[in-house]
Parts: sequence; C-alpha cells; structure tokens
Amino acid sequence: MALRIGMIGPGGMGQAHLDRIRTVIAGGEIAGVSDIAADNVATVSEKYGVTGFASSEELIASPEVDAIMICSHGPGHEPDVIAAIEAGKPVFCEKPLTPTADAALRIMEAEQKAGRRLVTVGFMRRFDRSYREMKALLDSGEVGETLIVHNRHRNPTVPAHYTWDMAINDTAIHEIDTMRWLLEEEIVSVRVDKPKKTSHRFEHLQDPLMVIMQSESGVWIDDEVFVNNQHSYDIQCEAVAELGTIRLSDQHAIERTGTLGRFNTLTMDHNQRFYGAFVTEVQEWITAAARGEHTGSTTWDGYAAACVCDAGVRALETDGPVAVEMIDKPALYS
Ligand SMILES: NC(=O)c1ccc[n+]([C@@H]2O[C@H](COP(=O)([O-])OP(=O)(O)OC[C@H]3O[C@@H](n4cnc5c(N)ncnc54)[C@H](O)[C@@H]3O)[C@@H](O)[C@H]2O)c1
Ligand SMILES: O[C@H]1[C@H](O)[C@@H](O)[C@H](O)[C@@H](O)[C@H]1O
Repeated sequence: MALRIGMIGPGGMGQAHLDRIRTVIAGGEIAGVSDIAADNVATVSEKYGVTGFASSEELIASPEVDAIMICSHGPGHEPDVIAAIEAGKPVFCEKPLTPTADAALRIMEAEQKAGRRLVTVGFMRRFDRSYREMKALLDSGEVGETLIVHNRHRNPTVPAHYTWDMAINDTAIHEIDTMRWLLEEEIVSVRVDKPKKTSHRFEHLQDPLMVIMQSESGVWIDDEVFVNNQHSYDIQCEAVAELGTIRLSDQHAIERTGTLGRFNTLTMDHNQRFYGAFVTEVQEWITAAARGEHTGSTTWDGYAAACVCDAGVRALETDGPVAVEMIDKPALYS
C-alpha cells in the first residue's frame, strides 16, 4: 500500500514536492493538505483532488494519514514537528528544521522521549550528484586534507517576507549543513563581513554578505550570500585540498554556440538547479518511512545547523567571530 502523506503548508516548495510525488516518485500518495491560509487549502485540495484539513492538528491526527511533510515557513515548523512525533508518525520537514537552536532542542527532546528517529530534515544538497562526487573524491584521500572551502549562494531575488536574519537561517543554512556533511565535523565559529550593499531591493537587508566559518580541525570556509543578484540561482563550491582543488562545474546540461557567442542557460531557482536532488531525497524518505525506517538528515543535523545559524545571526549584529555553542550529541543520533 502507498504511504499516505499529509502535507502542511503546500506553497511553492510543497507543491513542487506534491508534483513529483504524483509523477516521478514511487510508493507515496497525497492524502490531504492543511495550511494557515484557508484559501490555499481550498485551491490545493481541489487542484490535487485530496482532502483539505481545517488545521495541522487535524491532519496529523487523521487515521487516513501515515506520514507528514511540513513545507510551511521555518518559524512555524516546531509545533507541527512535535505533534507528528507525539503521534508516532514519520515527518519530513523542509529546511530549516527551526530557525533557532532552542526550538530545535525542544524537537530533539520530544524525539528522544519517543525513543526513535522520526524526523528527516530537507537538506537536499546531500543528494545532489555533483556535491556527492566532490565528497567521494575528498573521502578517497586522493587530494589529501581539505584546507579551505569557498561557497557562493546567489538568488535572483527573495520575497518581501524575507527578514534580515534569513540570509543566515534560511539561505546560508544550506552551506552550513553541506559543510558539516562534506567535512564530517562541526563548525565552531562564525564571522559575518558586510560588503557594500546592493541598491536593488529591500533596505532592511544586508545584501550581499560574506559568512566566514571555521571547522573544528581549522578548515576555513567562506560563503558569499547574495540573494538579490537580479540574474540567476547560482550555487558554487570549491574545496581546496593539499594536493588539488575540486569545484562544482557550472550546472548546465548543454552549451550553445552561435553568432552571439558561446553560452549556456542559467538556472533561476532551486527547483531547476536541484531537481534531481529533490527527487532522490523525497523518494528515499518515502521508501524508508513506508518500511518504518529513518533516512536522511536527523534532528541533530537540524539542531547543529541552527546552532551555527544562531552564532551567524549574532555575528551579523556585531563585528568579529562568534563561537558556536551546542550540547553534546545525544545517544539517539550517534
Ligand atoms: N530546499 C530548498 O531549496 C527550499 C526551497 C524553497 C523553500 N524551502 C523551504 O520550504 C519552506 C516553504 O517555503 P516556500 O518557498 O514554499 O514558501 P511559500 O510561501 O511558497 O509557502 C509556504 C506555505 O506555508 C503556509 N504557512 C505559513 N506558515 C504556516 C503555518 N504556521 N502553518 C501552516 N501553513 C503555514 C503559507 O500559507 C504557504 O502556503 C521553508 O521552510 C523554506 O525554507 C526550501
Ligand atoms: O528558502 C529558499 C531556498 O532554500 C533556496 O534554495 C535558497 O536559495 C533561498 O535563499 C532560500 O530563501
């Protein structure tokens, strides 16, 4: 029987997941949706021909729902993740698990009380083919120790509800998680440098900014976060190791040559750039959840990333590096 999935917050990201579950992913079906916006429940339940629930509580409690996907905005995730854990249902929560570490800690406490891993965090870059090839090469030892990693995270633009701290806890969080996964160690300090501001969009944002991090072993990591570049969704990563550098290539399938020159099409959003990663991530979650198993990033990963974000948000308000504070890893996540 297909895993019956209830989705909370089927907006842009959620509907992209719904579409792939309906078309390219096996083993899951949409049982129903809920949203803080009643009109969105009506629209989406009609579009997909599924039950519209009046609240996330009703959706989570429904006997027609086996597993939960949470695609609402980050600050709203905590109560729904905890309710899903308390109902004993596997839950896939889009990143960030929570924007702050204290909220993630409460989720971790609820999961430890339940005694099993129920939460998967949607850090989809771990499933991207190019990042995986980079990690495999670094893990092979062929290029020696990693010394420096350069990242660039550029978006064409962000929505009006994007607050100043989201540059860290909604955008840079991708690199924060990817660096923890790639290097297999924690990030211990964060500094944020503030270059000249773009005049395009939103006075309240410090955009672009440079996030400078250090890992436990001393790997130096930089991340240019520029969320209103006006032209493309441009994700770059280069690892500098003792015996070579490894860089993600430009993410285009073809290169066109003609009278105007040689060029390739730019990706414009996460769905274009990480389509394959999203499919693999959600497929693996559905397969595991249907078997009663856990897969993907854990609540610990969501918590650890949030701890780095807390330090990053503090660093955004000050000068100089801020130390990352986190508890010891609980046994459930070892
Ligand atoms: N992995 C990625 O690359 C990626 C890309 C985009 C978004 N996201 C994440 O997905 C989530 C949603 O982002 P989006 O771009 O789809 O936003 P969106 O605004 O398009 O959709 C969010 C939906 O959630 C609803 N919502 C908001 N708060 C809610 C709450 N407390 N309870 C129930 N519903 C609520 C909104 O009404 C809306 O329908 C965020 O956590 C975001 O960080 C991840
Ligand atoms: O929520 C989105 C999403 O995670 C995108 O992948 C990222 O590029 C954006 O900066 C962020 O706001």
